[in-house]
Amino acid sequence: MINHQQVLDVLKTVQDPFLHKNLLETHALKEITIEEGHVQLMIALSRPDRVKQMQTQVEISAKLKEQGAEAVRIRFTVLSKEEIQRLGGFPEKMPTLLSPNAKTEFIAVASGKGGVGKSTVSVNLAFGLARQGKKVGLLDADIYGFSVPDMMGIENRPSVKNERILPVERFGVKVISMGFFVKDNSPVIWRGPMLGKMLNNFFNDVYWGDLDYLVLDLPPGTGDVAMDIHSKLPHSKEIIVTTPHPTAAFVAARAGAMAIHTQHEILGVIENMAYYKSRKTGEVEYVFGKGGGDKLSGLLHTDVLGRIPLAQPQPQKDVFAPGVYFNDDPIALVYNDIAQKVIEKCE
Ligand SMILES: Nc1ncnc2c1ncn2[C@@H]1O[C@H](COP(=O)(O)OP(=O)(O)OP(=O)(O)O)[C@@H](O)[C@H]1O
Repeated sequence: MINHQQVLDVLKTVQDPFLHKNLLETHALKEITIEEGHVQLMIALSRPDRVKQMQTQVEISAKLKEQGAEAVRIRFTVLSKEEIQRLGGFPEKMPTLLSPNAKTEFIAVASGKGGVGKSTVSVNLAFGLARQGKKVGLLDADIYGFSVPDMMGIENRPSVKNERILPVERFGVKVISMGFFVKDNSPVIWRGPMLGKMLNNFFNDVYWGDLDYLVLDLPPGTGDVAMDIHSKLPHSKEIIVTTPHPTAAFVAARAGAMAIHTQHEILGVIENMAYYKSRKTGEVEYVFGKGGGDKLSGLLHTDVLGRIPLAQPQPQKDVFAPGVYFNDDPIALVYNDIAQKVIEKCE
């Protein structure tokens, strides 16, 4: 048969939904009677919220029944202002990236089509910024083609604290990807309102902490999904990635037009796979043509922030992150230079 102490032990495991303290700490138990397994309680929560009362009732009842209670009846009341004050008041809401005083700069990375290296650029730009001493987050908003976790060799998943999602931290960069929330690499079919809701969750429910920059890897192209995401992003600055072939610039210019249409300032252009430099002879070859970056920057009236050569990242001894150019890689220097330009332009 259940006793008084068991009830107290259960209340210790149930939280006041607004104070984030357990019901024993908040002195929530105002009345208690136990008669032959029938438990009657009066519980005071910090706010008279019907939904939270119901959720609390269900949780307490289930736990008490597990302890042997035959029937549970709970009435609710509200803690007084003085009681709440004595408990330190309501905790301040954790700030979100969209809070009015948040100082995080959003840098969205876009491309006219897939496969030009947009995700590679997003990942390595994030590291470039982090190497300049900035606090950086990376949001893989390439909803349908998320590849950031694989590129960074991330195997763990975000954790949850105080009902907020904590991003996965990898080499000092905080990462959230759609890939963390789908099972077995299954395709994502969210559109329109669902997509907007999910993006909002990424901004509001993820505890990013105090970030200087959030780099966003956008879906490629200028179709519906890319447009949806563009229009749902808050004030952000955009970087457009292109390959060096002059015709590629026309395709990429459409992504630029979309940025302008959604009132996002264009920070500049990155020409990826710009040339191949032989590690043996130092000879340079323009494998994919020449001039795409200049053409695109001319069309969009902006600058070329950098030209990244064609080369796979050098594999590291102790870490697996196949898409990351680490410090000892000459391409990391190119990204450092781009990161510095981005910082200058933002400041
Ligand atoms: N400078 C580079 N040198 C060599 N390989 C590169 C370079 N940039 C990207 N790649 C490779 O090209 C492939 C496509 O890159 P990535 O996934 O970054 O492109 P993407 O534009 O994001 O594509 P999608 O939008 O379709 O996901 C990857 O295998 C990547 O490793």
